[in-house]
Amino acid sequence: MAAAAGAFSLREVLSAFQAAVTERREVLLGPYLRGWRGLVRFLNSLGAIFSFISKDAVAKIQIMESYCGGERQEEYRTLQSMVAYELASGLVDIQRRSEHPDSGCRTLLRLHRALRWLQLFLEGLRTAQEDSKTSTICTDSYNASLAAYHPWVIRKAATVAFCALPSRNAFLEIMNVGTPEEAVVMLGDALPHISSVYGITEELYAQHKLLNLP
Ligand SMILES: CCCCCCCCCCCCC/C=C/[C@@H](O)[C@H](COP(=O)(O)O)NC(=O)CCCCCCCCCCCCCCC
Repeated sequence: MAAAAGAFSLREVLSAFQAAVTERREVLLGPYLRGWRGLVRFLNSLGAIFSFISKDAVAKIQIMESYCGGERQEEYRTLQSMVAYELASGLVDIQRRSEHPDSGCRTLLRLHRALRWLQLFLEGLRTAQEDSKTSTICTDSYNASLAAYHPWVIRKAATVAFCALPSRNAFLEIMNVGTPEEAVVMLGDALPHISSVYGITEELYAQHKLLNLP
């Protein structure tokens, strides 16, 4: 059942990640960032308690969009071309943040780490029992991913915000993709593409030793 006409559709958002992977397993930054824009819009609909999260995500998406729409935009068509260009041109701070504090490589890495959280969270939602709590699923996936990169105070603020999340089935309803059963099917369709984007990025960053950029 399609989402109500004109309503915000998470289905389209998640399908952006499918469009991001080319047959040559490149990651197109245009669809990647469109996917993130849609995720942040959904996050904003969950309430102001999450605004400290969406503010940071928007700031990083905007940095990437400025590269993708800037004078060297052809270098930022794909993740692969971005990494090659920034490394070849010495535009990445490898050891500590100095002349290039907001390189595409380090900005994208932060979104990449959050994509791992999303993958775990959506998988948790998909497979959880009906009476599970979204806050528990969210906390568990956060602790298994992003938490490792955040200081104590952010981890505390995040877990407090998660308590505002509704029950698992209520959350599946506000995803506005139909009944909870239809939402579970949609998540099953979307997850392999999110995993594929994550896997390609992780492999590329590992290959170039970029997984710990400051
Ligand atoms: C559904 C509830 C949403 C839970 C979101 C879980 C992620 C929580 C992240 C909390 C960190 C927020 C503050 C950011 C701190 C930054 O220091 C930190 C590091 O960057 P820096 O090195 O430049 O400082 N930033 C980050 O790690 C990037 C965080 C980006 C998080 C984006 C999360 C978007 C979530 C979209 C939710 C959509 C749910 C879809 C469900 C079907």
